[in-house]
Amino acid sequence: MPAKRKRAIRANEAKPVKARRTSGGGIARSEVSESALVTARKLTIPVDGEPPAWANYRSELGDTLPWFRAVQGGIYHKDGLCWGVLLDADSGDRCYIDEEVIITRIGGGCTKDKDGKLTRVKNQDTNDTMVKSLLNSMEQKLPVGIIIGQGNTVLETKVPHPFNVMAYFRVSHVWFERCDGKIGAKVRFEKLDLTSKSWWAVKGSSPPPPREERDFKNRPEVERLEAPAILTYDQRFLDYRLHPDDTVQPHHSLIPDLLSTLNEDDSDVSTIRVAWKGVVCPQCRKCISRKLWRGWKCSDDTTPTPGHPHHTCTFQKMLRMHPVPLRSVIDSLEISPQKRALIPDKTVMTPHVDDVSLAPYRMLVYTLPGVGHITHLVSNRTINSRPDGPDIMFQQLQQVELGLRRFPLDQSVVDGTLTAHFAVNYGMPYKYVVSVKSKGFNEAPKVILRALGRLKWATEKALDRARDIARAPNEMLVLGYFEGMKIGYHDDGESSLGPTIATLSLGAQSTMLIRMKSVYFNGRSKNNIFLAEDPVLPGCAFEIERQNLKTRMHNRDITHEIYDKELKEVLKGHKCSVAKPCIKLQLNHGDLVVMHGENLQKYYEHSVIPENKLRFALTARHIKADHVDPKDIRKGNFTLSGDQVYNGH
Ligand SMILES: O=C(O)CCC(=O)C(=O)O
Ligand SMILES: [Fe+2]
Repeated sequence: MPAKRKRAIRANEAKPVKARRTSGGGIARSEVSESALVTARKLTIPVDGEPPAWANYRSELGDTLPWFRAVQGGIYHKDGLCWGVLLDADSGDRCYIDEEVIITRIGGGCTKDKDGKLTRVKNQDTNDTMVKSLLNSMEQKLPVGIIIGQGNTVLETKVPHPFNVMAYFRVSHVWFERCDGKIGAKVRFEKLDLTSKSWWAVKGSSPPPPREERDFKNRPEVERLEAPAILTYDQRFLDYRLHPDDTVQPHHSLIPDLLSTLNEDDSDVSTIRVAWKGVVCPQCRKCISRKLWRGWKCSDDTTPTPGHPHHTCTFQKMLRMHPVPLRSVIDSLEISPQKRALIPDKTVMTPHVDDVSLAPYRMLVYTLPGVGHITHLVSNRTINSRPDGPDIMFQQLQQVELGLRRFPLDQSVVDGTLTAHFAVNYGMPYKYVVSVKSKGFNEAPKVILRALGRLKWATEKALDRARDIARAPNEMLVLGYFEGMKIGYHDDGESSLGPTIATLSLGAQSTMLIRMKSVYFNGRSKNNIFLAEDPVLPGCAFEIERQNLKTRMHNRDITHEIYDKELKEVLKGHKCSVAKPCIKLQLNHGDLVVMHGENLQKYYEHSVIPENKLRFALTARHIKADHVDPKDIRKGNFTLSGDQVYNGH
């Protein structure tokens, strides 16, 4: 008999109360909550083996395991089926784990109480998405992959890594219990393979019982029960096993082998969507996200895991990157379109069109009164195909070693989440959505300086038109996008940056969207904090009412207090919503965009979504010297040689 099943009885022994079968048949009560008992113990008992895959961060699991792509919550469900489950902290009362059986609550409808304990606030029934997905997986005989995190204290042994893949399990029972006045669902899983010993068993414990010693017959029934506050499970409920069934087959392999499926001779293999998923290290079984432009490196943890020794595995896999031709990222027949028509769209701003001033570029100008302007210089085939022009730059950027990599986001729902694009910074250090180390322009490949020449020109031209003085860029952020990558809504910083930001797009077409930030759109933050100074931007929620109040206060018709009171009244009952994009740019190969205005980055945010498998965005800014560590200032110095200076042709 497996050691853990003996332990289940030992838990009762701590305060012995005879287990008895309930009217429902399967579950019995005792005076002792097993989970509480195990929590009190320090988990030091070693496990018998090694997990087939593991991760330091939850995001690495999602990157690597096709059956657990959930960024939040303990259950990954898709297409109405449950594919994977993570057992971490908060498995709920009456959670039970042994070598072959897992009983846990089905998440959702809970909130954390003041002690951080998850409590149910909503009743669950069979209409609950997660409950339904588990019932479907049970019915369709689909095994579920299970991962155990170090946050889980129900299993008695100490699992070796922050997240550990256990095995495939079958869903054997789903039922409902009433706890703290609310009805919640519970699920019982059984390990699919009953023949081999589980790696998480106690080290040195006996092997699993042979088939003939198993109870496959007396299937316990469970029905909806009023769960007593303190319970443990009837031994028969824990001992019973579903009859082995060869038709129960997983849909995915538990441990994917992505590398063996990538044919490095395929020209675009390194930039397709699947190529920036994670791989399981063949040496140490760690889930490795693709952080590097060229491939995967097991011990490349820029963010050490607290309490974990530095990872020293030497595995790395760098792909042979074949240069991706423009032809395969731009669909239109002539590769770069000659001049694109402006597609009328009433939902977004119509620009001012100027085909003369910077010909052969078409200049589209979007003006946000009192805020700033966005100048889009539309390139064309003639410009793109010139010597050292965008067509060549696109090739060169793929041939030089830029040092592009994905960084963990500074702020993300799930720790360790990486940006969905690669980045490298040249010149003065700049902190965008993440902190990126910077290389001096003296280390930059020539193509970067040529791009800088173009961006300097575009900045000057866009500002000439506005009769403004351009400050020369001293920083460049290069972003690289593979298929399916993007940059979500963000601003480019307020205080440390000059007011002008210029971007050169190369490769795949993309859509840039600009929208008002939520706090300015709604007039208050999600936490209900009102703006100290409301700019009342055109198109914001309750624009007329907010403007009226503002005018009355400025004219001293009303006091600050009355303004606050009346504004509260106006916004009462209005739920914060996100602003719709007000400007939409279709960025094509060779196009330049200049955003200008102190308040543009303060009030608005932008996102860019490319449409094909390779795109570069080279963005130059002016970083104010007093925001930079003096020793880094030299990094922003550069001199352009004659061929790197751009004159608009
Ligand atoms: O990809 C782009 O065109 C924009 C990049 C961007 O927004 C940034 O670098 O901050
Ligand atoms: Fe940006």
